[in-house]
Amino acid sequence: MVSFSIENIRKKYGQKEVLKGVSIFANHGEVIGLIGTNGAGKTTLIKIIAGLSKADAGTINILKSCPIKNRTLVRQQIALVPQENNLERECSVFEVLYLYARLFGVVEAKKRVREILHEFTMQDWQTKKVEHLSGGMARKVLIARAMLTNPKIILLDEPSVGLDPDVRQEIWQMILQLRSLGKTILITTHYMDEAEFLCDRVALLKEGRLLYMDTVEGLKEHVQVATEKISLETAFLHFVREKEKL
Ligand SMILES: Nc1ncnc2c1ncn2[C@@H]1O[C@H](COP(=O)(O)OP(=O)(O)OP(=O)(O)O)[C@@H](O)[C@H]1O
Repeated sequence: MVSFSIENIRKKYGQKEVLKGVSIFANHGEVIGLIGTNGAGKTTLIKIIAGLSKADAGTINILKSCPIKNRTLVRQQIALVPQENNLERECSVFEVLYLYARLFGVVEAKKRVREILHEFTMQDWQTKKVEHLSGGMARKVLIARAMLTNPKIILLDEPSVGLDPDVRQEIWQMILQLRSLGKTILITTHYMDEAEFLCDRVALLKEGRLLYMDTVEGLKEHVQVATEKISLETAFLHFVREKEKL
């Protein structure tokens, strides 16, 4: 069953068309990877799906609703984990989570914050100020914050960028934890190992166009020559460079 779908999405910034008719869908509980070259339009697309930016054309269905027409429902069912740390620096971890929970009308907000802190074993951090968190800790709090409303769909914009390998693994485990809860997940990433480890299917975007969408294995097989095994990175480069030659 389809969790969300977008069809023929177009978006211009000034004269520049950054999304040129992109269509993708995700089934319930699926983890989709959005990979692509720099400036391909991944963040723009993820913001449109989250309802934070408006497409110029195309249709969006989030749990059978349009995010523009049914803002409230979609706001509670979809959460975006941004690339940047936009947590209030002066607040403690408990305070930022509580603030967000209140903002989103979570019932019994304090109880929910405690539940989330427990779920992600962050109880020891609750009195820590955001400005004293490491990059990895802040990223985890951002993911935990997204879970406060118990959304069905979670969008993660480059969730492990700039983190050391150890913390990356912890973020991956957190994402697997979300997956085990049946969440539909969309991740933008430049890391092919991340896409390979976490994603059921990957969508490959270049200059605002979807080049290919398939399972990681399907994508590799498409490029593979005879029995030679290739990596997702090689498949990615093949697609990106092949189009350049056209
Ligand atoms: N608010 C904006 N105003 C004008 N141009 C923008 C704006 N946001 C993004 N762009 C441009 O749109 C294009 C797509 O940007 P976007 O951030 O969506 O790409 P991306 O695939 O996420 O890139 P990266 O992998 O480098 O993060 C880029 O050329 C970018 O400069």
